[in-house]
Amino acid sequence: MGTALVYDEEMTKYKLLWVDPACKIEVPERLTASYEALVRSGLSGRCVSVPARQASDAEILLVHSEEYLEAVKKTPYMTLEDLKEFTLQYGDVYFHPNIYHCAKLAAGSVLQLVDSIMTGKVRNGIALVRPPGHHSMRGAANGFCVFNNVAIAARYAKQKYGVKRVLIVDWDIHHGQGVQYCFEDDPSVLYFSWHRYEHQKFWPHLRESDYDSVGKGSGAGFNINVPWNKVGMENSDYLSVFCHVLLPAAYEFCPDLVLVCAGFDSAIGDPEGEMCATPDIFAHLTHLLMNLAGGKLCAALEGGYNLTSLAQSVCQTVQTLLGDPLPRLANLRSPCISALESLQCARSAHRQYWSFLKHAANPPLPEISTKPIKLAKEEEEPAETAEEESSGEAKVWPEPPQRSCPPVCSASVLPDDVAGADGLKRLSTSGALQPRLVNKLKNHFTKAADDGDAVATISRLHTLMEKMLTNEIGNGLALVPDVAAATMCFAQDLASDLVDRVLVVCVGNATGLNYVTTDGRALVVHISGEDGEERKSKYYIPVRLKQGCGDTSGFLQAVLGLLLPLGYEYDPGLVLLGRMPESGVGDGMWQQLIGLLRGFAKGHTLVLMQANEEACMGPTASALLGHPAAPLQELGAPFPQDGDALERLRERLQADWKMLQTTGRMDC
Ligand SMILES: NCCCNCCCCCC(=O)CS
Ligand SMILES: [Zn+2]
Repeated sequence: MGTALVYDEEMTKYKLLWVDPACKIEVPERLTASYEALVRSGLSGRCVSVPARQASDAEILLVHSEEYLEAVKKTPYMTLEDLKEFTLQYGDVYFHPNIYHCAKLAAGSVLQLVDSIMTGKVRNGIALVRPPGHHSMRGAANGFCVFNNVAIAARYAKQKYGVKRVLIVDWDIHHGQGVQYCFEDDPSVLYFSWHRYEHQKFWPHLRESDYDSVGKGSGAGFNINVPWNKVGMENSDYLSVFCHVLLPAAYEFCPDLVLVCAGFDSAIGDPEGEMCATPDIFAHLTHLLMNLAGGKLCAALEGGYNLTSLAQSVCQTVQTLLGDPLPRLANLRSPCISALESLQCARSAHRQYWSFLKHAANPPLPEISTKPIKLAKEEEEPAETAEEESSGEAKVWPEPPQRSCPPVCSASVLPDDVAGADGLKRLSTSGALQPRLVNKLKNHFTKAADDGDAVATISRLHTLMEKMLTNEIGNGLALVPDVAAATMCFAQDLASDLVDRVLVVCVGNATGLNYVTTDGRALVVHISGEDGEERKSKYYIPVRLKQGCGDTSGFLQAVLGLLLPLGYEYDPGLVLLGRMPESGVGDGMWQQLIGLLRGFAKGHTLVLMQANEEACMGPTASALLGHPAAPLQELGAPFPQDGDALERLRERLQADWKMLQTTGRMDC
């Protein structure tokens, strides 16, 4: 199933008709720059084009009041003076004779996306729209927004398709207060937003944008705010919040539909956000949401005012929706202290609502000042333009890396063109494997099986990996006589002479995996139901689930809170996933694991399974081919001792692995 793209150039046909420094950046070129970049890159041609349509009154009234709608309806007939007058009653927004028409198209475009996804015409999609929506409220326009496109879409999906739970992820750099107000007492809509806040000194200066606004009444816990109290946040800050706050809550919430307030003013170069996350981060943010709700993801453009980073970010997002391999995120740094404080505050505020946080450390939080904030002088009179305001240095960043299109991946059994001992000889003579290595490999295997098929296995593995690294295939699946032996020998010998770092993930009980690499060429994460060998090296991490790998909520917490951050920090060139016999891991969880691991190493994942596990071949191949994993059933709390042990393990490891940190050193 494909990816829908909704775009209509009619939505470029309104603009600011008078001088207003606060609104100057919201220009029609935002849409044309985004769309033309998709056309130029060939991405628009790979999407299913879905036409825009105007939202009906009834649809707009799902969120807005009649008097507000009636008032906006009058704007097409207003004179310039009337429009200016009309605008004055709202904040940081402007009206135009054609903006009502465009606002109906913007809202209708997102509804068209919801229809295409819910009727199974496409898997996911994006709507390039303006005016944006997430600041508009029931009775008021605000922050360039007229109708709340995404809030209307959430209500529409529930009403028309009986969707039970909607997750709204707002990665725009501003707080979508309109969305928060709409759903704050509604437990069927989980709203997550990060936003530039600077302790309320940044627009829209709302006390309720802070982390302690968790929702009201039965909606308590279903509103997650992560305020950024400093500018300059980077990729590692964003990923940490996804791994340690959003994703665990999202999986526990188990949504039927994911809506994204896809604002790209959170990217580097944007005059509003002043952050430093690069456009390729949106490839990963999108990917990390794509295994929820069976892949039903609907993104709607919100902000984004630097036309270069906006266009690049839109392309990164669309290319991921299409299923292409992700770019590797180079040299992630440790999350900054301010980000860690925000992370810790959000986790603490939600500790009582989410089982994944039940065992989280609970240090006291700093006092939130209740005194009214004193806006800095310039905040009262906006500076001429944001560009002039900043000290003039234009941000520069590297063009996002060219991403390979998905090669045909041999996700079925190994290519059997390299069979038997002669295959290995061919490999060794072809210089692919030095003879000394051949002998080492053979003795690794011979104890596992007789010489013949051990040798065959080795040569097949090597061939598969070579094809992966030349991008001839994306990923692969190998059935081997002895998974533990194959995994270790592959990591130790085959892979490490072909890639600089191999992430080895072992699932299920096994011995002989405590393979110690001091040089860090392999990082082994072993998730099992019994004590792994004890940790001798930074690069061997046994994760023990007392309830075994069949405990999906414990397993998932280990994957989201440990494996993902480790994987991002380690940045492997290849992922090796070994499924030990009788691991007990469920098919759904297994597919989610493969889906998430595909985000590393440009999707180069090699799965090793015991030859007799045919039953698992289908689900594995489907996940390797990029089909969305089946949604997990509602997750209970991880068993107490496991939840507690995982938190303790994370705290122990964070000295070595910075992406595992979740607390700032706040002196309260
Ligand atoms: N009143 C002092 C200047 C504040 N600037 C307001 C900018 C509104 C941004 C809204 C937006 O980007 C939607 S995503
Ligand atoms: Zn914004």
